[in-house]
Amino acid sequence: MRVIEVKNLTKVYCAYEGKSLGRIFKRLWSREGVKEVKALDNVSFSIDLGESVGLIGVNGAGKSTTIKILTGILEPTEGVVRVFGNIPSKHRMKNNYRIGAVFGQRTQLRWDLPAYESYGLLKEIYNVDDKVFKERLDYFSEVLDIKKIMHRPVRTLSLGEKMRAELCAAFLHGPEVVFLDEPTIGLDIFSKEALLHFLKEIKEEKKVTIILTTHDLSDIEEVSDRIIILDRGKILFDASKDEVLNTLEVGSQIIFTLKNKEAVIPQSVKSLPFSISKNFLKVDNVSKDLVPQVLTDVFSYNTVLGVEINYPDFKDIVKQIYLQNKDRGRKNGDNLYKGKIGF
Ligand SMILES: Nc1ncnc2c1ncn2[C@@H]1O[C@H](COP(=O)(O)OP(=O)(O)OP(=O)(O)O)[C@@H](O)[C@H]1O
Repeated sequence: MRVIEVKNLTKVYCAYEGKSLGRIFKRLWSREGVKEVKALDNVSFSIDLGESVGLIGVNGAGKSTTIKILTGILEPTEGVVRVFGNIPSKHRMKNNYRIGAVFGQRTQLRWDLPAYESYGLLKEIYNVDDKVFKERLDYFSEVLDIKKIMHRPVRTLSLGEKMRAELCAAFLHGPEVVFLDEPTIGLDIFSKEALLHFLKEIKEEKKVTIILTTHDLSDIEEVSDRIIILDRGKILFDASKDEVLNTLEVGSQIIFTLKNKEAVIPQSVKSLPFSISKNFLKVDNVSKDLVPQVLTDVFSYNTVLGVEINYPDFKDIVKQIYLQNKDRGRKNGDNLYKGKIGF
């Protein structure tokens, strides 16, 4: 079932230059000093129930703007956006019962109160049945390890504790879709792991649709099944994580430790980026098919003491996909890539 539908979405912000009183009055009848920023430019995608999508991109790519439009905080300038068939900015209340949101730098918990009190408030707002509320709170507080800390005023909690308490708040009303905008920002490795573990569990157990924005690709690797890369308001790439991992567009790196002082470079290596330092021969970007050939050739011409093969990890592959597509995307001036990998 399709839960999110975005068609030709464009968002233009008006940024005002200069803050003097004169300029502010002038703006009442003239557009002088008004600068338009196109944060999203003709973006289209859809998301099905139960999908877990990672939205990535460099600073200013348009990730937060997308999330704000999907949650109804902002209105699109052009295009059609539907969440559960509703227009998010017009049916915010209706949609709020079915969505949850976590913004890494904002909180929906009352600062001076224990999170537990805010949970009670959310229960009333969302009209959650007493028994269901208790069951959910027991489950989330256990998985998020907040049983004790949820009774302390939120202002006394550490960043990681606050974020765990925040996640609990976002899930208590049983949302079907949850938006997370940089939830791991500033978290230490243990808090981050706990949070990602929670998201994975909730995704598998409760089949919640998760839309996650982050700068940390390991978050996406852990939680998301699909990746959308945004760049300057356009979609550069949209494919499943499996497709990303199965492309060995980014080759491996092979490092040979040689006994002979003068390395003999076979033809198969000459066609690849390679470097020699002391008795190490480093060969980069070796495609999956070429690995056996390079190994055989280097071994036949040299006395090899050791070999290290570094396969590209998820981060390398995504980085490469971004770099390969960004220039072509800008030249074409359109959403470049959708559906399958094959640059
Ligand atoms: N309220 C605003 N007024 C004017 N311009 C804005 C406003 N909010 C965002 N922008 C601009 O829109 C573009 C997209 O911003 P957005 O916050 O969506 O990017 P992002 O991908 O979330 O970036 P980051 O990773 O830095 O959080 C940027 O150029 C930003 O400067």
